[in-house]
Amino acid sequence: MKTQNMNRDWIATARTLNQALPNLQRYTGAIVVVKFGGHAMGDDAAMDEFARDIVLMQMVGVNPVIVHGGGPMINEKLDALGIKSEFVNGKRVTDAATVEVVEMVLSGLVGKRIVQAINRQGGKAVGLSGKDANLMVCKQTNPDLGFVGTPDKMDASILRDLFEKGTIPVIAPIGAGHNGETFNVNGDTAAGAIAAALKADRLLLLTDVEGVKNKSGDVLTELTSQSIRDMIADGTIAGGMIPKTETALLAIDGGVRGVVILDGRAPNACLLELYTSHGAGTLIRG
Ligand SMILES: Nc1ncnc2c1ncn2[C@@H]1O[C@H](COP(=O)(O)OP(=O)(O)O)[C@@H](O)[C@H]1O
Ligand SMILES: CC(=O)N[C@@H](CCC(=O)OP(=O)(O)O)C(=O)O
Repeated sequence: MKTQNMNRDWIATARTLNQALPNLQRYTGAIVVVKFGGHAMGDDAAMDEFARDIVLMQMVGVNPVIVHGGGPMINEKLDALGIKSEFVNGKRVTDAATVEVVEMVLSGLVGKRIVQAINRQGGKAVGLSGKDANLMVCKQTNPDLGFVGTPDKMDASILRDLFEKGTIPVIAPIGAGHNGETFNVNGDTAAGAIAAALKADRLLLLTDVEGVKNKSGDVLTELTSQSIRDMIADGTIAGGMIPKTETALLAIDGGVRGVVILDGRAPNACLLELYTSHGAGTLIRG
């Protein structure tokens, strides 16, 4: 049964690659930041498939950067420890006990799982967080949220060093505070700030829907900044899609060339987006 599934995966990948072949040089030398959210992660097989796509991207000349989430995994660990947590406007209210668990789960469990998956597929990944090499220094977002941080000062030089060595950075959304604090940063926010610091060619926000939908439920292939503002104002974009699209707007303002919101659970989502003429998900440009 397992072998059959694996064969099916490879057939799907081969089909994708066949469609992608004419465009494989499209992103040579480009920086592509991929936000891999907790809901997009799936089981070990899905993780391996994601890792294979990232390694393939690198083989055709892309500098990939992974920024991961892990909200569901944090919830599981907090539950096991009997620590209650709640969200306000998509951000977890984070006290001192919670931030310790968030850092352990993201930097330890989730980050290393992704690193190991990429390395098993033949890549060379390293795990780091916003604390490493002053990558993402944060200020407190709002005292009511506790140790939740907003990126304040970015230094992406460590990432450029890693690109030169062919190493794939896998970044946990944990920030250092100016006064030695540890901050919990929303994964989308961190990915947007890192993509802007790198002036990335693409930011891919992997989630659990095919893209941004209009009022009738159709996925929109392309959106402008203005139409996003209108759709937030009239309620078409709601819930978790608000911080995601707001991140996209900030990233574009910060110099990212394009942001795509797409379904990370779909087979070969990143490859299809980058290398086929139809792409995947919703593309947002300035
Ligand atoms: N206009 C919209 N188009 C698509 N999804 C939307 C829209 N408005 C709200 N959503 C919701 O946003 C969710 C994605 O946000 P979220 O659950 O926070 O994602 P993630 O956990 O991947 O970061 C979708 O599953 C969907 O329920
Ligand atoms: C401040 C804040 O809310 N931080 C998030 C960080 C993880 C995250 O963003 O994970 P997903 O991308 O899987 O949702 C949290 O504590 O859940």
